[in-house]
Amino acid sequence: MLSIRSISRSFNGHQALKDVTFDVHDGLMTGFVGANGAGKTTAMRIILGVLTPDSGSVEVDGRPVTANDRAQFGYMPEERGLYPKMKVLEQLVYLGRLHGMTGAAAAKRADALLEQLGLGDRQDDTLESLSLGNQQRAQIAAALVHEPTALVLDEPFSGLDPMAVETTLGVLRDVARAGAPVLFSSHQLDVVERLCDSLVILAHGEVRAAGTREQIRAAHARPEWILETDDAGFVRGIRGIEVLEFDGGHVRFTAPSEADADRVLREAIERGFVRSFSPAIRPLTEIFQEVVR
Ligand SMILES: Nc1ncnc2c1ncn2[C@@H]1O[C@H](COP(=O)(O)OP(=O)(O)OP(=O)(O)O)[C@@H](O)[C@H]1O
Repeated sequence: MLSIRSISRSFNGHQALKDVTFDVHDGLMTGFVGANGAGKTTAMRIILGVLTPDSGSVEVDGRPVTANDRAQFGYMPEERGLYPKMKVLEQLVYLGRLHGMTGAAAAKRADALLEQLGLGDRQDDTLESLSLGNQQRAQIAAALVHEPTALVLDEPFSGLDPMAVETTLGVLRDVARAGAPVLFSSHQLDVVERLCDSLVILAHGEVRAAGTREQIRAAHARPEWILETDDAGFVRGIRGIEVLEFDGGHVRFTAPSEADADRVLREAIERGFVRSFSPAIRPLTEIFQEVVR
């Protein structure tokens, strides 16, 4: 387990991280979300030892992280880090060897990763000759080639098409399944909602929410329903009902009790055809907006 303990860090008097504490559990994909400038990259750099904190510590399995631990981490930095003019496979093997792998082991792993990430036929092309999305896949392969004990990825899904997101997700899940903690930042909340097991929400340098998706949902839960009918406009006029989403025949609303929700259903039936009526789960995007406010 990777633990970030009470980390604070300022740049020229501006506090980028304020007493930040969270855990990245082994075997779980932890999504790290927050608006621009929230402090995600700063926290990731501190985990990797690229930046030092003003106070606080990074721990691995309850003890202070060492240079040796960090050498075994996989990191995809915001500024990326591969050589544009070097061939893809060649650089992955080079990186693997820097991490102490034999040339043969590095080549085998790199080959398998590139195949998995859909770059099997581009191994001998230079990085700069690839499309941006494919360069991104190569960067992900670079973070994984040495079979890292922990994985920290800054925006790994940005610029990837939906198919590539799925492929990359499969590869990252394999790393998590092998027991490593995986932390990835993302602005794509829909992607995070689907992909992560656990979540850390940062705003203005502070952790505003952390836990599994279910824990965060439960902490911000409220009873909601979705009604699909011919014309759902009447729901907006019912006292005590708050409409959260409305589009013609579709309405998502919150009500103080089940009895109030039943009133909505009864009125819908009286007015005409009801396609469906069911409890709804609050989207993470809404919880996010609420906690970062
Ligand atoms: N090297 C630096 N020098 C000065 N200020 C910095 C430096 N690095 C980060 N900051 C500041 O710290 C704050 C947090 O930045 P950080 O890059 O960590 O945020 P972020 O959540 O990763 O944002 P984004 O989603 O835009 O990448 C910002 O106000 C930023 O300007």
